[in-house]
Amino acid sequence: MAREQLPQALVVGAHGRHVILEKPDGERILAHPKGKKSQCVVGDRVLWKPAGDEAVIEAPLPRRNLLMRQDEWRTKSFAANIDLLLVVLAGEPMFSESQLTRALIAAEDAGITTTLLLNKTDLPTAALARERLQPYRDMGLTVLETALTTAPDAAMALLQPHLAGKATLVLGASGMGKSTLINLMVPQAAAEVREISTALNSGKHTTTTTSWYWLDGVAATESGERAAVLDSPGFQEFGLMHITPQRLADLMPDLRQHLGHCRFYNCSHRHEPGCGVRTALEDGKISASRYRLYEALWDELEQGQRKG
Ligand SMILES: Nc1nc2c(ncn2[C@@H]2O[C@H](COP(=O)(O)OP(=O)(O)OP(=O)(O)O)[C@@H](O)[C@H]2O)c(=O)[nH]1
Ligand SMILES: [Zn+2]
Repeated sequence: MAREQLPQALVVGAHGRHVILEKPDGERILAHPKGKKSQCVVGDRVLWKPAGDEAVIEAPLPRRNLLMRQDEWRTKSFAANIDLLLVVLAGEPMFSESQLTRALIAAEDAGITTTLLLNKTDLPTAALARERLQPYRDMGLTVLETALTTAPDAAMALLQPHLAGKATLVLGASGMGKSTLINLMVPQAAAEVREISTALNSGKHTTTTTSWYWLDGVAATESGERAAVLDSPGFQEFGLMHITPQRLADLMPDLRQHLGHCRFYNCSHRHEPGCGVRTALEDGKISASRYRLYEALWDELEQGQRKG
C-alpha cells in the first residue's frame, strides 16, 4: 500500500513499545512501532497498517512540537502536538517558582502557549501566591483563579473558553489540585486509565503513561478540532537538557526584553560589565527571584553539557 493511502490514527496512550491508537471513528486498537524511527508518544498522529488484531505503526506524521520530561535518571519525550500548557498552582502548599520557570522555558522552547491556574483561592494563602505571580502577569501570562473544591462550577465555566478546540497538557505538582481538576473535567478518567493500563500492560497497573481525554463538554473549533486534555501522572519536571545556557535568556520573556544592550555580543548576563540584563535587574525591571533562577539554570545546563 502506498504511504499516502495508509490510514491515520491518534496516539492516546503509550507505554514502552506498546501504544494505543484511536481511529477517526473512535475505535481504539493496540499497536507497535515498526522500528526505532516509528517510535511515538501521546498526541502523535501516525500512519498504520493492520497486523492481525493489532496494528503496526509505519510512521508518525510530522509533529508541531514535542515535549520532554525529566526524572532523576534521564530525559524522555512524552507528548506531542500540544496547543496549551495549563499549570495548576496554589498557595498551600506554596507552588515552586523554580518548577514553574522550568515549565515556562520548556513550553517557550517548544512554541507552546502557557496559561496559569491559581487554585485554592478560598484559602488566605492565595494572597501570597498571587503576589508571587506578579512577574508572570507582567510578562503577559494569563493567570486564571479557581477554588476547585468550593466553587467547581465557576471554575469549569471560567476554564471552558480557554480549552475550546485545543489539546491541553495539565501540569501540577503534588497538592496543587491537578487530580481534582482532571476529575472535574473528565469524570470517567479513572475508568479510562484502568482500561488503557490493562490493554498496555496486560493487567499490571502502570502509573507512568500519559493519557489523552476528549472533553466532550467543551466546544470544538469551527474547523472541528475537539478539545482534549492530557494528564501525565507523576510528571513534575520538564527536560531542559537540550537547551544551551546561551539560549536561556531568550526563552525567558522578562529577560529577553532587555537583550541587545550588552557590551559583549556573547554576554552571559552574569559577570560581564555593561550588561543590559543586569542593569534591568538593578533598576527593578527584572524580578530578583527570576534572575536567581536564570543563574541556577545556567549552571545546571552548563554542567549537563559538560557531562553530555
Ligand atoms: N481548600 C481547597 N482545597 C483544594 C482545592 N482544590 C483541591 N484542594 C485539595 O487539595 C488537596 C490536593 O488536591 P489534589 O487534587 O489531590 O492535588 P494533586 O495536585 O493532584 O495532588 P496529588 O494527589 O498529591 O498528586 C486535596 O485534599 C484537595 O481536596 C481548592 O480549591 N481549595
Ligand atoms: Zn548581558
